[in-house]
Amino acid sequence: MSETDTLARPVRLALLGAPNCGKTSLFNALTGGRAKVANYPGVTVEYRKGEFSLPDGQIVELLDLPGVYGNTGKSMDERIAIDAVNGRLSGERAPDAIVFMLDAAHIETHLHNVLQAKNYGLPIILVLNMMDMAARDGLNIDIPALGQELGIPVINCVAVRASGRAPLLDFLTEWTGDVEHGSAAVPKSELGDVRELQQRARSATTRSVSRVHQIETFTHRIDKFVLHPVLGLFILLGILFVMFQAVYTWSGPAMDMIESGIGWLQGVVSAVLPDGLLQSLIVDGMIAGVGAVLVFLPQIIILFAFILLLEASGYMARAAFLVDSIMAKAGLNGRAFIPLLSSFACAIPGVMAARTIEQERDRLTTIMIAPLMTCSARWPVYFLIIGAFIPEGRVGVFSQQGLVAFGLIIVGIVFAFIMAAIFKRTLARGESSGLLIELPSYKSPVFKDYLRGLYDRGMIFVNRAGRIILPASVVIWVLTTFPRNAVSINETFAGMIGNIILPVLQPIGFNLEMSISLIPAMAAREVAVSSLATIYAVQGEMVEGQMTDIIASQWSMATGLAFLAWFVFAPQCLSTFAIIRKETNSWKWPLFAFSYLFVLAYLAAAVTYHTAVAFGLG
Ligand SMILES: Nc1nc2c(ncn2[C@@H]2O[C@H](COP(=O)(O)OP(=O)(O)OP(=O)(O)O)[C@@H](O)[C@H]2O)c(=O)[nH]1
Ligand SMILES: [Mg+2]
Repeated sequence: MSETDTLARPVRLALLGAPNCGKTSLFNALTGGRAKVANYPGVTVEYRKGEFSLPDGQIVELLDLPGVYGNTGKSMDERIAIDAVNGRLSGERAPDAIVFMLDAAHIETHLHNVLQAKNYGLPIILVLNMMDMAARDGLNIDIPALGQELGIPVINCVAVRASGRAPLLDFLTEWTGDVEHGSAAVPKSELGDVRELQQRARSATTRSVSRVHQIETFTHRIDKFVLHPVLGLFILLGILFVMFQAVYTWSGPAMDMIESGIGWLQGVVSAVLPDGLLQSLIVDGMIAGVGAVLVFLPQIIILFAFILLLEASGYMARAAFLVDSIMAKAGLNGRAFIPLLSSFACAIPGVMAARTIEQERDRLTTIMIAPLMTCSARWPVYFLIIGAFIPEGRVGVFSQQGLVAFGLIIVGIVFAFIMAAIFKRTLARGESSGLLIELPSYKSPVFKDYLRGLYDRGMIFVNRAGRIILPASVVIWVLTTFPRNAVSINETFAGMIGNIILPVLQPIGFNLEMSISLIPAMAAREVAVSSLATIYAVQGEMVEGQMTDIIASQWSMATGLAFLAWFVFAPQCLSTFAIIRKETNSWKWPLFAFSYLFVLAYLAAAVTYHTAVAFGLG
């Protein structure tokens, strides 16, 4: 590389620090990134690059890294961070300097890690983030004194506020120039083992940190209730319960609006275009298919409004703590909680989040059961079938439909635990470690981040409608419309394909339409819903977006319930298997996951169907 290249490239800084100290918040704020931020450890499991300019116009490249607890890299995500700092990531050059971040409110816990990080042999500064929280808890930190103790510059910061980031930006303006010209100091490395460094860190804090007033912190006061072994579990169940009730009781008006919007659009297109293939393609194929899924957007938004609130407040880490002993009984590693929780949005980030689990066999077990968590793509299926077969009434004050949805989630979780227990005793034997989770302080969500998170979740749902559901609906429309002389669905191409797998699915109560819909659902689970909508629309059964009515009139209750049972396990969605293949670096695990999920789905649907028939619901 020539000297001019070296000069032309921007200074590269690596954001290193313990999990949950606010690295990604700073990264997003500076670079305009939209990476996920949440108030529990282990959110970031990949490295990410971004650029920003300093007040004087200098360009700086910033690396956001997964959190680390030390410098040894015990888990996959920590290794990524350490490799990044050492310049061992393929295709990436090493950073020029380290910005080490610490949560000021918990300064005692991780201070020795800064000392360790000096040994990377790069210029380094310490950013004390969450100074607002430290102030709330009555901590007084003498920053110049701390800098003296550590032998590196220390800067205070509140990553989530522009005014809180200003001191850091001012400092960087000076410092990165020095880094660029090689005149920034590389601190003297620290000798000694972890214990010695901890000792040194302790004496550094004694000299520079004091508590102004020894109050019982806000967090401690709340945790007395929330972490109580019995009361805590009731609070957790209560919260989940309210969440599902809200999903059902608040979504009605918005859904009605979307539904009438879709009906109106179909009406307009039918009026403008002459009867014929083009009109049918647009009205029965595209609008019916996409609309059937989009109508559930309000429910998805309400669901995530709760989940994101719980994540941002710091409650989720408490939930992990509460269920830890139950998870341990199933042989699950305590660290599995967060990956499994992430799988409620989608199994893909969930499978990736399992990187935080150190023991390989525990990571594999977690990956194998992640698809049993109710990902948001299943919701449209649940909403549709529940809407069709479960009356809207109430049991006491609770919405009946909300109860059933809650029940389905619980069945998924229970089976995940059962499967984990089985895997633990067969495939992935060995001891699991319990949960060592640092409980974050409670925080009120950063409003902007919260709204953006909610918007992003909504957009993911809507984008899938455009990217996956629309093309799938067109394909299904073609297959159900041709050949033109077909007099029933049986004679269409879709019917012919569906009839190949129908013999396998008929014994569990599935009909031809359902069999057809399961094939494109491999692309995404909610495509089952859009495909059913298109199939019924082409057959002329649909009247303006009333899918639930069609399903209720065409299927028996037993069939509907069997379909629900199938989707609790749903060996669907190729992307899930693709990510399992990537994260385990083998074909064995995705094939295994597919097979066991298929067997479970089949058995669950069979048992449900035949039980329902026995009760006269066939
Ligand atoms: N009050 C306050 N909250 C902050 C500050 N910085 C970050 N947060 C919050 O702290 C939580 C953790 O922030 P993240 O940016 O996800 O932390 P991270 O270091 O990237 O965490 P990992 O990816 O798990 O390593 C989020 O809820 C943020 O909103 C701050 O300066 N003050
Ligand atoms: Mg992060």
